[in-house]
Order: sequence, then structure tokens, then C-alpha cells
Amino acid sequence: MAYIAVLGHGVVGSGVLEVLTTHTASITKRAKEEIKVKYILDLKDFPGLPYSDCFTKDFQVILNDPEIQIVVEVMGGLHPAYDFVKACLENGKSVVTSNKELVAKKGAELLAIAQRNNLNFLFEASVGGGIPIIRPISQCLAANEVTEIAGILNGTTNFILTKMIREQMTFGDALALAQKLGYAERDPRADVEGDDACRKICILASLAFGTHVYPDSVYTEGITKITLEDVDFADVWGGVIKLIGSVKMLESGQVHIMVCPMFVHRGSQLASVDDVFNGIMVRGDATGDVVFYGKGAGKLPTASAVVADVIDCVKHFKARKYLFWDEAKPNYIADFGSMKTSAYVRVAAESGDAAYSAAESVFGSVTRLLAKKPVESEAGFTVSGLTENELQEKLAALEERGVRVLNRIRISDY
Ligand SMILES: NC(=O)C1=CN([C@@H]2O[C@H](COP(=O)(O)OP(=O)(O)OC[C@H]3O[C@@H](n4cnc5c(N)ncnc54)[C@H](OP(=O)(O)O)[C@@H]3O)[C@@H](O)[C@H]2O)C=CC1
Ligand SMILES: N[C@@H](CC=O)C(=O)O
Repeated sequence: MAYIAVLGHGVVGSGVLEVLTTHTASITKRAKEEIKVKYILDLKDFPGLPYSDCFTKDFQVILNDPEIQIVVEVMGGLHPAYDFVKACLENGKSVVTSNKELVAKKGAELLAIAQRNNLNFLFEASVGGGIPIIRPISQCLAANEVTEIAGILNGTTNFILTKMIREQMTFGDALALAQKLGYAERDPRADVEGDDACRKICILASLAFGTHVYPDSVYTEGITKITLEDVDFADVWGGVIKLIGSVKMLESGQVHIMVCPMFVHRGSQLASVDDVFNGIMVRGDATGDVVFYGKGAGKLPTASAVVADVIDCVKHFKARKYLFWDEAKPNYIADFGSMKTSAYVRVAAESGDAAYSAAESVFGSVTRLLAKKPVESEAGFTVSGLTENELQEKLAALEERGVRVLNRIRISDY
């Protein structure tokens, strides 16, 4: 019998209990041992559940129980999750977590503690919800040199964009629905401002390239500035707007990493990833592009990934699974301002034509987009072949001429 404790009985935690109780027989067969939840830590009371007697509010009870070999952390946030997970790893307990904030900010340190103590620290659910991605990168694609990863990594924002585009739902209503369905973070600003996708691309970059990338070193933009006018311009350009997290290994040995909304061409596999689904493209030198697709958030998809990690832990009590990356190193993240970019820009002046001719004289050559539902004072165009810094300078020059820059969205080449 393998005894485990679950920290947090929210969306994911309750899903973990549901999966463990509904699939007990098959899970026991696969783990070759019965998995029994001995404790559930939560701040609230949950009377009337078949496992109500497992609840505790005291983490020390779990930490000090030698029978507990695996702790599942699904509380979220950095504190006290980090303190609890670290204490578990220092006290001989393997840890499974869905907490991307924890892995993105403390992964290198926690992996080192796990390695030192011959324990597992597994986090399949931290990226892509129910999509297998951590194990495929660390095991199935291990013969490749991964050169690039790009994808739709946040279910909530993809759900919001889909609802806005397909059903003309307002941003606020779509977000409220995503929260109701259990997709959003406790503080949904982490979803809509891009921080959640940033944490996930940091985890994938750290895993694929072996060096920890911290979220605060990554250029990050969310979806809050996107309007239906931008959606219309993306459509006439030939694509859709998606929040993309991407990382690319450069010849210099530095990584170009960012999170931002992008125009994605209709022909791209990522363009048809809608709703709460995520799509992640991993480019390997031997495999070429491998694309992973599935539900990126929600109770049962996420619980599925968590419980699979628990099963893996039980099967590897003695032979630790090898998952590791080194601490961050200086000058590893390429200077964002020097990177080449292509972008769509939406501007306004006394008339759309006036805004466009100002853009032509500042940028030289631009490609005008003609909106299906034009706004009298606005114009949209695309530019390419500039660095991020040059683009910023040109946009500032436009503003100096009295042209308002309403939005700027990068164009992806995926
Ligand atoms: N929801 C999803 O689709 C996905 C979530 N994740 C990640 O999984 C983690 C959990 O997410 P989710 O289940 O949605 O979050 P919830 O907020 O639904 O659940 C968290 C639970 O943990 C409890 N909790 C928080 N702090 C403590 C504490 N100090 N001691 C005891 N209990 C505590 C909360 O209680 P209370 O409510 O009283 O504060 C709540 O019941 C997060 O890191 C999230 O980013 C990952 C993939 C998908
Ligand atoms: N809030 C996250 C939950 C899963 O990681 C998302 O929407 O993707």
C-alpha cells in the first residue's frame, strides 16, 4: 500500500480524489500497489464526502507521518506551497505538483533537493493540463536537440479569445465563464496578463535546454488590449489571434523567449486550437515538428496528469526518475530589443487614410490591411524585417506626428 497526502481540495485536488476513487482498480494494477489517500490538507471543511475523515488543517501531521511517501501539492501559489514542498523533499517524501508558479520560480532548487535525497519531484500537470508534454520532452524526444518550442499554453485566454471571436461574447463575460468552469487561476490576472503562459514556457525552456529560465526575465504581454477591430484585421490578414509562448535556441547559445498575442496564419496547426484546448509545437532536429494537443485546463484533465505522476512515483520509489535542469546562468536570455520581428499595427488619426500615409512615411514600406468592418479614423497595416527596438522607435515617431498607436500585435511564423 502506498500512502499519499493531497494538499488542497479545490478544482484540481477534488479531481485527483475523483480519479483515484473512480479508477481504483486500474490504477492499482498499473502502479502494482494500492494508492491510498491518508490526508487531505485544506483550509475549509468538506463534510459529507466519502473521504471527509481524511481532512486535516495541520501540515505538520502530514510531514511527520513516516507512512506518507508521496505528497501531491495542488494548492497553488508560491507560499506556503514552496515551504511545504521543500519540507517534504527534505523529509524523504516525493512530491507531485500541478503548480506552475512553483516550478517556474523554484524548479531548479527543488529538483536539486529531490536529486540529493533520491526522491521524485514530478510536475506533468504544470504545463498543458491533461496533455502529456513534460514526459515526452524529457523522455520520448530525448534523442533530439530541441531547437524551438511554441504554443498556446493558457486555456483561459484561448477560451476567452474563442468566445469573443465566435460568439461576440464580451471579454468580461468570457472570463467569468472560464472562472466558473474552473479554468482560471485564483487571480485571473495571471491568465489574462500572460503570466501563467510565461511560467509554462519557462518550465518547457528549462526542461528542453537544461538551464532554468525565471519568469521575470521573459518579455510577457497578455490579451487585455485585444479588441474586435484587431480580430477583424487578423481575419483579413488571413489568420487568428492567439496568445503564444515561444522559446528558440539561437546559434549564440542564448535563448529568445517571449509570451505575447500573435497573428497566426489560418494554415498553421495552432490556428485551429480553440476553446480551453492548448497546442504545443516542439521542433526537434531529428523529428522535425511534433505537435501536442488537448485540454489545457479543467478539473479532470489536470487530475489525470497529476495521478499519472503519482503512479509513476509509486513505480519508481527505488529507481528515481531522472528529471533535472541547472540553475540559471548570466547572459543566457537574448536581448529582446535586438530580436527581429514582424507585426501588425492599428493606428488612428483624423482619418484612416491620414493615419496610413503617416505610417508609410515613417516606416517606408508597409502593407495595408482593409478591415471588413472599417472604423472611419483607423488604419491597419503590417511591417516586417525590423528589430523590436526599431519597431518601438517607429511607433514613437508615429505618435510624435499625432497618430495614435492603438495596438501592435506580432506576426508568428509557426
Ligand atoms: N484549474 C486548472 O485547470 C489547473 C490548475 N493548475 C494549478 O493547480 C493548482 C491548483 O489549482 P486549482 O485547483 O484550480 O485551485 P483552487 O483554488 O481551486 O484550489 C486550491 C485549494 O487549495 C486550498 N488552499 C490554498 N492555500 C492553502 C493552504 N495554505 N492550506 C491548505 N489549503 C490551501 C484552497 O482553499 P481556499 O479556497 O479556502 O483558499 C483551495 O481549496 C494551481 O497551482 C493551478 O495553477 C494546473 C493546471 C490546470
Ligand atoms: N489557468 C490555467 C490553468 C491551467 O494551467 C489555464 O487557463 O491554462
